[in-house]
Amino acid sequence: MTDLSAVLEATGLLAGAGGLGYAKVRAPRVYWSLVGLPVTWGRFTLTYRSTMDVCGLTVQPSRLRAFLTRNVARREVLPVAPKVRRVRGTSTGLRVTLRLPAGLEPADVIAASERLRHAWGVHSVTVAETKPGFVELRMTGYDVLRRVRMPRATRIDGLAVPVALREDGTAYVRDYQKVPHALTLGANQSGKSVYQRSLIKSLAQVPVALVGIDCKRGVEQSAYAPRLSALAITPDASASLLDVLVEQMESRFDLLSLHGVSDVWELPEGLRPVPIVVLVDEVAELFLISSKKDEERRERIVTALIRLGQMARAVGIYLEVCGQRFGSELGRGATMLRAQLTGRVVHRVNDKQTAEMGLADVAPDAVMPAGLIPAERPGTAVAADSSGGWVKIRTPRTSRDEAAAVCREYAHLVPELPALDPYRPHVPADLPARGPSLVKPRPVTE
Ligand SMILES: Nc1ncnc2c1ncn2[C@@H]1O[C@H](COP(=O)(O)OP(=O)(O)OP(=O)(O)O)[C@@H](O)[C@H]1O
Repeated sequence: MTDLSAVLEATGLLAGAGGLGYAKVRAPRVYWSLVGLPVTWGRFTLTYRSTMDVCGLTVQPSRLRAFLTRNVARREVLPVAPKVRRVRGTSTGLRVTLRLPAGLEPADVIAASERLRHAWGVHSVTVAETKPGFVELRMTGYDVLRRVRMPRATRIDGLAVPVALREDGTAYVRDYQKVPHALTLGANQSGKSVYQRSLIKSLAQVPVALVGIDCKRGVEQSAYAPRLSALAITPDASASLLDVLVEQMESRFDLLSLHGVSDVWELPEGLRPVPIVVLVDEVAELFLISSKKDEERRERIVTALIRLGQMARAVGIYLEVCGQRFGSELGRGATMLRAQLTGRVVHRVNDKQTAEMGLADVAPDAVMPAGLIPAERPGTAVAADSSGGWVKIRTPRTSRDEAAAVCREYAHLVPELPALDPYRPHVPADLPARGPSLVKPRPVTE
């Protein structure tokens, strides 16, 4: 009898262990919630002080504090570690808010993040400064970019739209009010189109005008026609569409000057023109020319793009440019335009120069990780902006049909913009009426 129960027990244990091993590989989220999270939380709680000590994240107490500890509390005087303000478990990891003592700064914690990762046995530790004197340690229990699932609480907030998952398990958000123009680069099959689809899927639900420029005869963007206010699929059409956008920009500046403000978001709600996002697919098609007679058109296109890049932010016109490479080999004006596109998303690239084109001027530290993105992880990219910070992201796998379905569903949000009507792509007649050409305000948050 005892033998039988021992065998059953052992079999049960083995099955349990096997199940856990299986879950760890096949369902890391479930494994993390059942096993990883309690173990890591326990290890963090038990070893916090000593870990901070060995990782060099403690400071000597002030003289007064040392005096009081020694003479009033009659305790040994120990170095001071950051105070734990909050510990929170998530489905991907553990978040810890720390209050830094005088003498420690966020850069010290960032520098120690690799040591903290080893000490607590987690997949990654990233550090974000949440407010002066406070940092959040974002630990992930497993590689969240292996199979992307956006956090459940992700939502669109005005012109801040979620596009991908960051390696710390939070959503990567494209915020047009913070970073108005962006450039997405990557080699063939690196995941640029999927990134654009994910972006369009989110943008389609926002009251903005979407303008497509896709000189590969619209093979990608024509699927989004129901939600597009304009689509150009040839360089000639792109040149005249960009001229119209520059005219729009100028008339919006007239409106700003009439009301004595410098930004559309300062206009009264009822007068604010709808934001326009211009999505340029494969930008090289606009720059490269095959004969001398195309030169004038190229000049028009490049001038219009540079003017939009330099000034259009203030009037709510934003550029989202995508290409395989974007450097001086595209000719005059390319590097000048690139300098205006301060948001950068670089997917896998074929050579170091492409990573440098995309990242060296805004976040030099991001060049190396961009060059290390493996081919078997399409959709993975390094995102950076002119703040110098960067993060590894991966887009959720999004099919063209999925993005097209969202565009059809939100076709009623295509705003009234008569100047763009000649460029409106053909859409089925049974689609609902258009949305308003003015938008509700969103307080600008810094
Ligand atoms: N996030 C992702 N997860 C899984 N697979 C992805 C992801 N992103 C892209 N892929 C896959 O990688 C392949 C290439 O993606 P995509 O078409 O977006 O690349 P691309 O850079 O636009 O290529 P090209 O320049 O050749 O058009 C596709 O088969 C796509 O399904």
